[in-house]
Amino acid sequence: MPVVQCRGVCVERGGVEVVTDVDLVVEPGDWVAVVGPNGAGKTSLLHAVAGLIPARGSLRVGGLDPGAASRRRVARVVALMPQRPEVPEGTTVRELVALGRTPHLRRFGTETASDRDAVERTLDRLELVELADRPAVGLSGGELQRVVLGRALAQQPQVLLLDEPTSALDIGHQQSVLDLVNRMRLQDELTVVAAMHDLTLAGQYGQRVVLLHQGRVVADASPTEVLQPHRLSEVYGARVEVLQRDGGPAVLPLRGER
Ligand SMILES: Nc1ncnc2c1ncn2[C@@H]1O[C@H](COP(=O)(O)OP(=O)(O)OP(=O)(O)O)[C@@H](O)[C@H]1O
Repeated sequence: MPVVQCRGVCVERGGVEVVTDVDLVVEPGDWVAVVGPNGAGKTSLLHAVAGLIPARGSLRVGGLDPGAASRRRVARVVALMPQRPEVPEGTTVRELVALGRTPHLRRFGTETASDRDAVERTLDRLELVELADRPAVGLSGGELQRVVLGRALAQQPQVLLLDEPTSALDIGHQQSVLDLVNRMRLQDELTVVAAMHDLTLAGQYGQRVVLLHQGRVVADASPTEVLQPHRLSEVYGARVEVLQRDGGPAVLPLRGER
């Protein structure tokens, strides 16, 4: 039974259709990388799947219609790591990660030992223990990105939606964060749908790559099938070479005129 099912999904933003007729089926424990040029509709699609913006067509996540079910029910199933996080003034790193527990809290918002455990474990897994008492507003871009991922992981969702999860991370943290998510996928059958600009990382971590162009899915297949130089040139207007490596294809940008 697929955990994410989109059939004919359309999304409008500012009166303009920016996602058109998207079909997307994701099985539990899969990692699907969503790629596409700026403005292709990746964020809009993820936000619709998370139930944060309205969509037409049929959408099911963990059996729920994210546009119709209560926020709390949806948030127990699906967590979104946003591209541009909002950080409440005065919130510490630990408090921000603990916000991920909100949909699980009992009535009257009381934290249990297992909520506190989940937060401490997440801080540890993301190497955030030393930053835990710092105000989140003062963090570097990459530190904040890890904290925001921590908030989504502390939510213990079935489906994790990542919107450019590594854009602010150095190469070491890119790998450690994506490896961590991948371990959680394998251990806990976490399902991952990640919008990614880095096509090499998309191809190495995604079992499937979905290419969006002008709001439509123009390819949905294995990384090797989707990440082909002619296709990337057509859709992105990019000159690239694609190297086949054990971990997946590596997409190498080529400089033009000298
Ligand atoms: N709130 C909004 N009001 C009006 N237009 C919007 C709004 N949000 C997004 N759009 C437009 O919708 C289109 C798709 O945007 P979206 O952010 O989904 O693309 P994206 O593929 O995630 O892009 P990027 O790679 O640049 O992050 C863009 O043309 C964008 O300008």
